[in-house]
Amino acid sequence: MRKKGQRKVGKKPFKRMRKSSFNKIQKKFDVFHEEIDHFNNYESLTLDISDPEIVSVSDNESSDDEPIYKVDVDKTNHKSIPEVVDHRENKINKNGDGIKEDHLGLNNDFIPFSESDSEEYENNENDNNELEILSVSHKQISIKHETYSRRTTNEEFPWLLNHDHSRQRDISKWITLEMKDFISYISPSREEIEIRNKTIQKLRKVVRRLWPDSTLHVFGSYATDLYLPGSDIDCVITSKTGNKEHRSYLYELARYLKSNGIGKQIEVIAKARVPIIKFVDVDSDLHIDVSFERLNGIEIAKIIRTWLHETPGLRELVLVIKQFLKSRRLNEVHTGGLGGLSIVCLVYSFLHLHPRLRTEDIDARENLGVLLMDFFELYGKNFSYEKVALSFQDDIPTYIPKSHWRALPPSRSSLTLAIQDPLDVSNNISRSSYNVSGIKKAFSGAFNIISNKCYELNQATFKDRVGKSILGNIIKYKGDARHFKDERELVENRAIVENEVYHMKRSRSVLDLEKNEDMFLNPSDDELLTGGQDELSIYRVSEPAKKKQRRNVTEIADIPKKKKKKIKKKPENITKLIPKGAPSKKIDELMGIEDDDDINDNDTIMIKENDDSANPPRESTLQSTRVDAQTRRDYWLSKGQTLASVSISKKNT
Ligand SMILES: Nc1ncnc2c1ncn2[C@@H]1O[C@H](COP(=O)(O)OP(=O)(O)OP(=O)(O)O)[C@@H](O)[C@H]1O
Ligand SMILES: [Mg+2]
Repeated sequence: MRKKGQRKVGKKPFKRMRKSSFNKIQKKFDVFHEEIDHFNNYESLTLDISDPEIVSVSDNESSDDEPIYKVDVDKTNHKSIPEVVDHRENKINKNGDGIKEDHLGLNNDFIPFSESDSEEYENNENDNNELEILSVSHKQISIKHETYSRRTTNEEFPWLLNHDHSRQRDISKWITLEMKDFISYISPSREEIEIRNKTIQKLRKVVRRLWPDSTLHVFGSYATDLYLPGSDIDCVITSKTGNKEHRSYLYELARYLKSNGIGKQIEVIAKARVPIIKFVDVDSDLHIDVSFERLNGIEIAKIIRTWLHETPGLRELVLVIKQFLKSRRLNEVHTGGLGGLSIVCLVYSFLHLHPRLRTEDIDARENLGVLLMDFFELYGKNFSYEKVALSFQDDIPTYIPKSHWRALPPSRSSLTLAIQDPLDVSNNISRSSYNVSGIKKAFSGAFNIISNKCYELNQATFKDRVGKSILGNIIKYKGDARHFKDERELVENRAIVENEVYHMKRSRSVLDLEKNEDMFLNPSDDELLTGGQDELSIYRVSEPAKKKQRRNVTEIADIPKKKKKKIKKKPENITKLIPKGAPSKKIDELMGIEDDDDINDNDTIMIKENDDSANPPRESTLQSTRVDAQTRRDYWLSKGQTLASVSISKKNT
């Protein structure tokens, strides 16, 4: 029940802002970018059809990974990049002539869509070719997109099938609805979940047969429910002896998978920082990654599920952004793209720090379109990759100056992404994503495209709107037709269930350990995975909570009291920032947009001064940096308010 004075969440997506304040804060974007060169399309709604950005991949830092040793690679399913390029050129020759240009529909962000015919990952062996594809000439891209825009069927954006939102007057709602259609389209059916479940059960048996002291755990996107239809399954094998990471065992497993007809396209990557085996499961055609003797993936899966539970909109945004990057082949870490974990961290941090969400001024699920645009604008135009890092220390997402992250290794390029591993402050999880330049340009281009498309559709007659897609201008989906069946409620995701049971049993073991120090905790023990049915059935996948809730860990696992206390602890400053049931006028106060701009430094602390990752400061020593906190605040507010004025001015036209 809504309290008196409390804002009705989700009903009023935008809010007007005083012009004097708006002009003032427009000048303060220092935290996020150095050069004030970003032109906000929302501001004047002029049609920007000549984005001067052309992709040039400048920071070709090599990946951490060392050479790949192949056991057996079935080439038949692999498409090399040159083939892709040729394919594109053929299309240009066939379709390039005499087509009237429609710049708005051309996906003219200069990061082309990948031309792969299926949603399956292509095993790109030549990074240089990947770069070649990104730097394809402007002319080629324009012509290619003419080809793209001429397709009138829903073949590349099939989530439109029977979902026409052209009658929607509010364009931001239109994008939101389209995003929901997309999510529903790509979410797994009962059959798909069952296939994944069977695959992991089979693989666990296989590993047990080969090494009786070992077991297989699942982590990554299957264990977090953030997988796309073509996503791999990430597994880790742990053993009582703890020695399975040795290269002789990697080859032994690879040979076993091959000789027993379990895997094809098997690659052993033995010399990498994290040695792995990659293969395709023969029965399901699913891509499998196997690592060894490392528990951090199992830990982070649990943390991400907690984030999902408490952050409405996180799953939707992550999946759309994953598909967006995948459409451009910018999602593969070995070619400098952004991996799944980095995407989750970026989006979680973005949602957690978004002022209008923090103050419960808008409902994330009802404003997915606006949030997607905010995300693209922040990480495509305004974010200072050179100076700012993302931190999740003490379970709280913050921005910290890169210079304060002592353990961050120096980088050859300043344009790098620095995301602290939520489990290990010394680990930059995005260190291998060397193509930040390409990623940033793709985000920036997407922002331009969508905002222009919104403007165009807002002006268009009903006739011209019918059958149009907004999202289809920035993502595409190729692959077998799907049926809009999100059946996650109907069947258990075993990876999630097993991960919950693992954590629950481990917590109990830790409790027992506290009582009896002689007890031995072996995380590889199958006992941790194979709880009784009663226990398993508790952990069905549930929709994330509608209202923001901080960790409600007791529902999920019996965590020791000490740990519970630590997780629930919230610094005073953060509590101040999120008053319960904050009335909407609080936004002005909290975000410092009063005309007299009288801001109390202690209201918000987002950027930690003297932050030292290796030696985290005590809470009492945390200070807000006046300029940084304020400019950040101003930035976000200007975003919301600019959108508001657009919405209002659109309504008036
Ligand atoms: N740089 C890293 N540092 C620490 N852990 C990592 C890193 N990269 C990947 N991982 C671990 O590996 C897991 C799987 O990574 P992956 O790139 O397959 O992403 P994903 O979340 O499974 O997304 P996708 O659906 O694209 O496969 C992550 O969830 C994380 O636990
Ligand atoms: Mg994965």
